[in-house]
Amino acid sequence: MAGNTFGTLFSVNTFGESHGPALGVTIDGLPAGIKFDLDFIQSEMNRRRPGANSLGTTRNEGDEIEVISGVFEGYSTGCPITMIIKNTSQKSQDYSAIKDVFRPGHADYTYTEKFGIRDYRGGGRSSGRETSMRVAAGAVAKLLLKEIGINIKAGTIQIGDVKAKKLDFDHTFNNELSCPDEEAAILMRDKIKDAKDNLDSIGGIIECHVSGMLPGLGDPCFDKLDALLAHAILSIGACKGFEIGSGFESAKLYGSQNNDKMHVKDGKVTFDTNNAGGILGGISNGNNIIFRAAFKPTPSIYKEQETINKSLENVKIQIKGRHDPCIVPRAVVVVEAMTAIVLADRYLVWRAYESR
Ligand SMILES: Cc1cc2nc3c(=O)[nH]c(=O)nc-3n(C[C@H](O)[C@H](O)[C@H](O)COP(=O)(O)O)c2cc1C
Ligand SMILES: C=C(O[C@@H]1CC(C(=O)O)=C[C@@H](OP(=O)(O)O)[C@H]1O)C(=O)O
Repeated sequence: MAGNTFGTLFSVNTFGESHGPALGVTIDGLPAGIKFDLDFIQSEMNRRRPGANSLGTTRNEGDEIEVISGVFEGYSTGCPITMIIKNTSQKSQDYSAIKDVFRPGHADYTYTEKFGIRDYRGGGRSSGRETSMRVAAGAVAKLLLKEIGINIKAGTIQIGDVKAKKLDFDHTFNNELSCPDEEAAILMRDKIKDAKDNLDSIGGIIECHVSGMLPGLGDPCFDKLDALLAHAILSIGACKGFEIGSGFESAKLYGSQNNDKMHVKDGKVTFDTNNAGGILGGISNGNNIIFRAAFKPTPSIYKEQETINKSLENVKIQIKGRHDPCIVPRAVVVVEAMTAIVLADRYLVWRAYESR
């Protein structure tokens, strides 16, 4: 049970390490005949790739997608699709400090406890670099969802204590944080730079909006759509919180305030508000899906820290390596990708077994 596969009818299996020769993904279940827009997939990879701007890690990778299988003359064949990217900017020698010493907040200790062996060249499989292939798979899922009019857009709404005030997701976000509020984005950028200058890191919150939803996706019991989304989003490294619709705020409300009043207008069902976040009883209600994901501050910081080593001695650690002072800007597209994978999967399940 190594937990590298996700999804049922649209299943995604990733492989590869941060400092190995390559990372890859195999997708099974994409129907034949979907136009395989490689430029779009590459543009999604570029939104996450390390080294793209000064807010992220200085590791600089091209993350150029190579398609190995499942595509012929520009269309999916219905057979497994395999894609890879080659690692080109490894500096594994920078990681001697973490060979036998566990970084606080990272997965070094738990991987060693579980497997007894750990690829200490960077984070190995626990590196955020693993999410590159989720983005590739998510881009393919988006190609399928585009055909049925489902659109997914995420943005940064909080860094540290700086919050976006304007939450209109209908316009283009012209900043590297994908923040809907351009003025707040300037303050957020400063917050990340301050953390970096102080040899520290900072966390934040991403909000995701899904429009064009059809009602009926998701199961009424264990595989509730909101539960599957929570699973997918919390499986992203450093994601520590998930809330849908009014989420934790709903605990402060009365039912009369939290219920989304329903009406029929021109023969169509409408909701006055969207406190449900587009899902009722585990099933999409046709309204936009809206959720938020909280990311902790990057664990690898350059300040000296107290920790332990493999011999169970108390030691100090001084991390070198190349790290993101904040994970959020690069995780925005990862959140979209995991959302797309869940929705593509549930759409195929609905189409195969459930549609009336
Ligand atoms: C896109 C992305 C980039 C990340 N960059 C870093 C990084 O540069 N340094 C680091 O220590 N952790 C980084 N992380 C977080 C670690 O991968 C994560 O904290 C680690 O795997 C431990 O898992 P946990 O925080 O979920 O418990 C990144 C995560 C993501 C999703
Ligand atoms: C390389 C990427 O980000 C990395 C995420 C990461 C981590 O520990 O999560 C640590 C750093 O890399 P390394 O594995 O070399 O230590 C980051 O640069 C990437 O996301 O593509």
